[in-house]
Amino acid sequence: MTARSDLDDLGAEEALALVNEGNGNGSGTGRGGQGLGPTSAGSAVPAPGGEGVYDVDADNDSPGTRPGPTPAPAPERPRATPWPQARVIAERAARRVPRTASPPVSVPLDGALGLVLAAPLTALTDLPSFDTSAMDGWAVAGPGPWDVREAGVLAGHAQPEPLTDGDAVRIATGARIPYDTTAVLRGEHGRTDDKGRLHPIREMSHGQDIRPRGQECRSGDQLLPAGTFVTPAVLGLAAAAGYDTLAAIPRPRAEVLVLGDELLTEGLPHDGLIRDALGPMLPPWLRSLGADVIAVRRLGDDADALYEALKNSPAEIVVTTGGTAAGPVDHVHPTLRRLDAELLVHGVQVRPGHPMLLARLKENQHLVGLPGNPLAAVSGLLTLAEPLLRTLAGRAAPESYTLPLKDEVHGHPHDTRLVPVVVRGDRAVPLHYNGPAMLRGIAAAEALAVVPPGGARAGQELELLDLPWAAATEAGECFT
Ligand SMILES: Nc1nc2c(c(=O)[nH]1)N[C@H]1C(S)=C(S)[C@@H](COP(=O)(O)OP(=O)(O)OC[C@H]3O[C@@H](n4cnc5c(N)ncnc54)[C@H](O)[C@@H]3O)O[C@H]1N2
Ligand code: MOO
Repeated sequence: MTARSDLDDLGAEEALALVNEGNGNGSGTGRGGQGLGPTSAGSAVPAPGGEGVYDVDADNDSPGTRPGPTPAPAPERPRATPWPQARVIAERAARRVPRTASPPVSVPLDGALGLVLAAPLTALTDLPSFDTSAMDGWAVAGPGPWDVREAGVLAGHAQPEPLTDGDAVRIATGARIPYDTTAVLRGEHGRTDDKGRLHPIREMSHGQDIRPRGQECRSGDQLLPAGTFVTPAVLGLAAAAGYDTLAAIPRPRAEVLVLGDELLTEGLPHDGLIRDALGPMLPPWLRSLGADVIAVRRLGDDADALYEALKNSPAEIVVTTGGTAAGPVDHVHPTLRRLDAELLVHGVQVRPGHPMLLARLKENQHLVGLPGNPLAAVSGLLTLAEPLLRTLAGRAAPESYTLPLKDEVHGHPHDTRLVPVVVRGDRAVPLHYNGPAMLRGIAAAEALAVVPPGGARAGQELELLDLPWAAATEAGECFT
């Protein structure tokens, strides 16, 4: 049996895309030119760097109907945005949302995992808050041998009696140190003679195994800056430092609208109907990116239902799936025009996923339109939803990193490709089954490799985008 090549897995859609490219339909949205056109507010401004807007008039107002002696040339539609720039535009869109739109919230510790601190974590107490024993053994005063007192000292008890020189008292790890203790002798380092006197069997130093009050921090010290991602360890530190609640940046609310009459929510595909793969996949993925997913709604191919859903959504980010292209039931663009939305990204020079889009619905509300092909939807999720959500949630951008490719990867002539890979040793191994409609590759993957136009040869260093399940800090949060 012949091994399948990466190229084999491009599939018919990709091949078609390459043909379209040759027909001057390179962006797949059929849009060329630099994106000049009226904004939603109606002023004619250039759309820098592909931050294009709807050409509302261009669609409705043919040159022949314009007054004047010479017909104006047909206005050009916005060009698909280069992949790196699309990510920058999405991040910038989130930065433009006024901070007052989502003020910090006070969250009980058990609800704060995965959020970002809105204020520095300042110690509310000294840590430790009293001199404490680091070991089970004896608190001793002065050089041995020592007379051992009868009553011991346990953790959680009130201040014990002070010691006098030559005295020792049994003490537990975490118990308060009696005044005038000079050291703690570990249980395994002491021996009691037949007169009941305690002897050290090891050399010991002054202050040994005593944790002095304030060793880790003093009340008022800054333990962590604002902007810190709340991990399980941060929760532990916050509790130790006296916190019951944390001031955090709220998770942006996300609503998922799954479009398509052909989608089934259970059972086997039949009669041209297929299973909805995105309804189950997107909510946990969006959560891992920082969102609070408030609803997943299946709207079919109903333009009015989409219009109403977008008009009334309380979410800060609405994610639609499917309907981004120009087919008869592709309602996303017409509905955005109906809503007078501002289109920030209209197609991206990336495969799969080039019809993806980003629009501003309101000052504090964006729409990410994911293409219906499932791997294309993943591409849109990581290209547009990730920077948008990450920035709204106050999270830092992940450090970008590169690895050499194990095998050559075929490229698109002009567009970036995102290709599922696993990391084996210090190499990224491209996976097969990476066609736009396939999830088989990504389901086995650890990252997506960013393949530049023209492809990449074996050994070439490529940027990798980690998938959420590859990042240990997020995995616990993401999939619980
Ligand atoms: N004439 C052209 N047609 C298409 C182009 C093009 O450039 N010119 N681009 C193709 C590409 S590439 C993509 S991607 C899709 C994007 O289309 P839509 O976003 O409008 O998506 P749909 O048409 O609704 O669906 C596409 C495909 O995906 C399946 N699908 C949709 N939703 C789901 C879901 N939730 N779970 C599983 N599968 C889903 C749907 O049944 C279709 O097979 O447009 C191409 N066409
Ligand atoms: O190439 Mo499409 O965007 O199927 O993914």
